[in-house]
Amino acid sequence: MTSTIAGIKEDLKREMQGGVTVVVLGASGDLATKKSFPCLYGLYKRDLLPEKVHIIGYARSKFSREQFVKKITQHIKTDSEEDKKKLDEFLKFTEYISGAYDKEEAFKDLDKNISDWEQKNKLKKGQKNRLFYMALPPSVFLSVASGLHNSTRTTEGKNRLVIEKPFGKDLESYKKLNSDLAPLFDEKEEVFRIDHYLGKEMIKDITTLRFANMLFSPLWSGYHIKSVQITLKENFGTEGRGGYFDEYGIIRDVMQNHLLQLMSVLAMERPIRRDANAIRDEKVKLLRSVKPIKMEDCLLGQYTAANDKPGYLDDETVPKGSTCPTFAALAFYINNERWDNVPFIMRAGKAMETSKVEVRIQFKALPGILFEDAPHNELVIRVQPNEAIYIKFNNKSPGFSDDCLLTELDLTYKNRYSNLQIPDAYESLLLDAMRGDRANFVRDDELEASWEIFTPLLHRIEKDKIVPEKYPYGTRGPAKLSKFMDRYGVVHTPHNQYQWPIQDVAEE
Ligand SMILES: NC(=O)C1=CN([C@@H]2O[C@H](COP(=O)(O)OP(=O)(O)OC[C@H]3O[C@@H](n4cnc5c(N)ncnc54)[C@H](OP(=O)(O)O)[C@@H]3O)[C@@H](O)[C@H]2O)C=CC1
Ligand SMILES: O=C1O[C@H](COP(=O)(O)O)[C@@H](O)[C@H](O)[C@H]1O
Repeated sequence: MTSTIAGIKEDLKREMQGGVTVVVLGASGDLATKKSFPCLYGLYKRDLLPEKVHIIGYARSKFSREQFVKKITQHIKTDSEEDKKKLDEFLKFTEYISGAYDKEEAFKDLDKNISDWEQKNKLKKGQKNRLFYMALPPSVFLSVASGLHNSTRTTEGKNRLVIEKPFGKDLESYKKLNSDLAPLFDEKEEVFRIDHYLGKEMIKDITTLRFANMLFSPLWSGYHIKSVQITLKENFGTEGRGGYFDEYGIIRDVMQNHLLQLMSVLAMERPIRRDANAIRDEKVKLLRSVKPIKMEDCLLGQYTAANDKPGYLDDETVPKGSTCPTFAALAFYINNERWDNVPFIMRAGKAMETSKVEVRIQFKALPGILFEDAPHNELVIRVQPNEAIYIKFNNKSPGFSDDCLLTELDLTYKNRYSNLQIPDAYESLLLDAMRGDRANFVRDDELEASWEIFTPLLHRIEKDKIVPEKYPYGTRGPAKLSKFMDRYGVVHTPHNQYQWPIQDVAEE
């Protein structure tokens, strides 16, 4: 796999040979509307789809052509006449089919529609590729995969099945889902389990940051690092998704998948190559070294009404008295030489004071007495919003003073890179699925290892009916959070010692 634009186009040509039908199943839903169609349009706009392309939205809902077009274009921005022209072209090869998820006839009709298009457009063997994107609730994954397998897969090109999370609810259900899917689509060639965090620019950058800089390699271990925080905050509640969310909770929603993936890239050993299997081998090794989480290393929360916003339990789709956590803080320990005794503290929450995703690597205190009160160094990777990497470090205060001043080396992307165009994570992953690059898709053994870490804790929470601590909508989480963080030695730099991003030196 190559990663220059020319190389990417070559990969795409080799894999798809200039032809593909993409079927978005669950086309009437939230994900399809907000991400799948806008990202397919984004790829078309950047000339990153095969020359002969056909896009089908498939779901049970009945839509007229106008309703469908309105739905899928509502999140597409067209800033120029050129964009509008591109969108019109895109819509010409994009259509909607209403059909069931559990009827063979419906999948046969879908197959006929695709075959007719292939014939009409004179696609040759090798160009008749089919990418099935399951933007669907997990309850229908299996019946849809089975319908596609029996009636819609091609024998004259490649089949790719892209599956959304969640992949199961615990180790046992994951294994069952996987073994049921295994005879339908081939794990090595056809299955692409998407975790869109692996498509985010800053998460993809971690491998480069760690392994392309001599600067960081020697520091990347418990010899120098005191703690690692991985945080995902959202300043909105489960609004409208309470029904889904209550069955899963925050740990299954974003921690067992997105944040654990982030942690594995951050903590894995150097892969022997940059290809998909070498990277995933290292991630699996790392995940297998993570100790199961203990109940005492877990703090759960649930938001209540505040600041004119409803509480979690006010959502009509949430069962009365639900104890589903909407916030969790978890501390992990990795049982290997590099990370012995270094806490990895993962935090995620809905209805918080802000929205952001970041990694904060806190270094140990300085040895010796020369600058004994100097604050700890920190390396921060801000995944979103406003991508940045910055290092908090100590500098002489500029001017007459020789005080030690906490400041930063700041790589804020929008300040540093001109013509910055960061593709949406889904755009990048859909392209990878077409060009056959699996590095940022989740392998079956990774998932098994990840469920092994989380299942004992999840079962304990459910069996003991642990009641989450309440926190008001729009805050940092439960009041017990500060004490929880203190237990792992996390150091909070007082605000008067540190300003970001601009520092007023005269007032220091
Ligand atoms: N939304 C998001 O931001 C994200 C979602 N995901 C994952 O993507 C997948 C799709 O998510 P999302 O689009 O939010 O889901 P939706 O709830 O919007 O469902 C998608 C479509 O599936 C059909 N559907 C819904 N419920 C059922 C049901 N009980 N039985 C059969 N069909 C049903 C509906 O289409 P119709 O009735 O027309 O057939 C619906 O439009 C999920 O696995 C989710 O976890 C992952 C990351 C982010
Ligand atoms: O998978 C999910 O992710 C989103 C967060 O994704 P982001 O790209 O917006 O950071 C989360 O809101 C949702 O609950 C979860 O299902």
